[in-house]
Amino acid sequence: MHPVMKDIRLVTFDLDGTLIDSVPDLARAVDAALLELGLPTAGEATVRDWVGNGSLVLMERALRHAITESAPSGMDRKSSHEVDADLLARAHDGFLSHYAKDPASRTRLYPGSREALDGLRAHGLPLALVTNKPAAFIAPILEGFGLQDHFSLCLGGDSLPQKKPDPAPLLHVAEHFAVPPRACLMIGDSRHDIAAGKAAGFRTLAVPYGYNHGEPVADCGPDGVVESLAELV
Ligand SMILES: O=C(O)COP(=O)(O)O
Ligand SMILES: [Mg+2]
Repeated sequence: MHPVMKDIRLVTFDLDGTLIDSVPDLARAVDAALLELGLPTAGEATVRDWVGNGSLVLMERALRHAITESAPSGMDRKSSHEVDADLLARAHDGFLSHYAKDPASRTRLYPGSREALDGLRAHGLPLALVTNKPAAFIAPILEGFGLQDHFSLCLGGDSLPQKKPDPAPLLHVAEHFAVPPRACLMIGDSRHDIAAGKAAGFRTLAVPYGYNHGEPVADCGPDGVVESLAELV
């Protein structure tokens, strides 16, 4: 076991950018929604920097980018960044329906994810999943990888009124399993995971390969960083 696991009795994972590289499918749904609105598409490399705050913020970022791209040159850049609420609602609905049709065909588990989940379960540790992704997508994705039975509790970004970086979802998990936060570990790829973990009183572990808006996640002060989740077990 990795030293960060000492005395840990419950492990909570982030999903996107930590266990799975979901950007190929997210980007396809984002681009399909933009196309329907007659807006320029973004592409996978750009969408990679927008993931981690849930689907509404994802589409807000996509619209800001698309509106700026399609603004006539010389147009005031500030006003071109304002996103109309109706347009955002339509773009978000479009994203949700495209993503629901195909949430996982190009999504991949990162090397080490399965080994870590299997190994931790074999040690008898309860596992939870806390993602900012809408909860409806969690089961279809986990089922696609045969991982649905590994998690005793899964929360999405819309499961509670608050989402990461708010500590509420993590505190909910700790209470659900009646484990004190200091004996819980949060593992994630972004500053929101580490901030939520610290605010909840969890120990925190970061992976450096996910989506953290170009900033090294080690700078957020996690208790540890692992290159691969396989190092956990
Ligand atoms: O923003 C998302 O939709 C996914 O975020 P996650 O990294 O919390 O799984
Ligand atoms: Mg993440």
